[in-house]
Amino acid sequence: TGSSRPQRMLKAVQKNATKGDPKSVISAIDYYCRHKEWAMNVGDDKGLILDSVLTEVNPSTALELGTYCGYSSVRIARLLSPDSKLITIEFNPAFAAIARQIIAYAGLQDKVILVEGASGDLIPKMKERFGIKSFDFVFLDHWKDRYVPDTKLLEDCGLLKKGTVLLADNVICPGAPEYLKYVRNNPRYESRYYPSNLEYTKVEDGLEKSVFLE
Ligand SMILES: O=C(NC/C=C/[C@H]1O[C@@H](Sc2ccncc2)[C@H](O)[C@@H]1O)c1cc([N+](=O)[O-])cc(O)c1O
Ligand SMILES: [Mg+2]
Repeated sequence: TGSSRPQRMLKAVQKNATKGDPKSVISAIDYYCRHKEWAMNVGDDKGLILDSVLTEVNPSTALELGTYCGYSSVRIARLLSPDSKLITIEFNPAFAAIARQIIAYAGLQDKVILVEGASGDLIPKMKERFGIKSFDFVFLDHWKDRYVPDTKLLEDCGLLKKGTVLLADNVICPGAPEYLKYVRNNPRYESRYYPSNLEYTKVEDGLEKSVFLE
């Protein structure tokens, strides 16, 4: 049988990017997905917003829900200070295998802990397994109907602290309406919408940034 889209994305990175150079890995994926084959990476336009929020927060411990091929893992990890870590959770073993290779190609494997499994199962294990007290930054980009339950789970597991920033992808397209309702009418969060466009298209999408207040 033929290759998969993630496998073709990895090939494009190996062909067009420079080993150990995260910026070239990001550009190679963006070029491939814009001109050859669309894929559900956060992309270059929303990626600039992700970069600016990350630079502002400068997290010591970051969490990503939904690794896919590792594009946003590379975007996040490249901006982390030394000794800071990104934990990224991926459900699909085939996607995780590609992501590990793309993260390693960027030379960021020492900053990224990729955990295979479901966020709902793994979030309650974060403290015991990884010695995490709380997260400074969370990027939500997995199944859109998991945004609310996993946010509540992070709260209940005491993994959010005053000032923790949640940044959610796709709140317009494909959309996460329940999540917007949950964080926008909630006294425990200060939310702001960053308008942009769906990766590699002119369709409207954006990121919702929510600061945990309690
Ligand atoms: O569906 C989208 N994303 C779902 C992403 C899902 C990713 O997260 C895990 S699921 C999981 C991971 C961890 N824990 C539990 C489940 C999947 O294996 C995939 O790697 C999406 C769709 C579009 N679009 O235009 O259609 C655009 C986007 O930017 C998107 O993010
Ligand atoms: Mg997305």
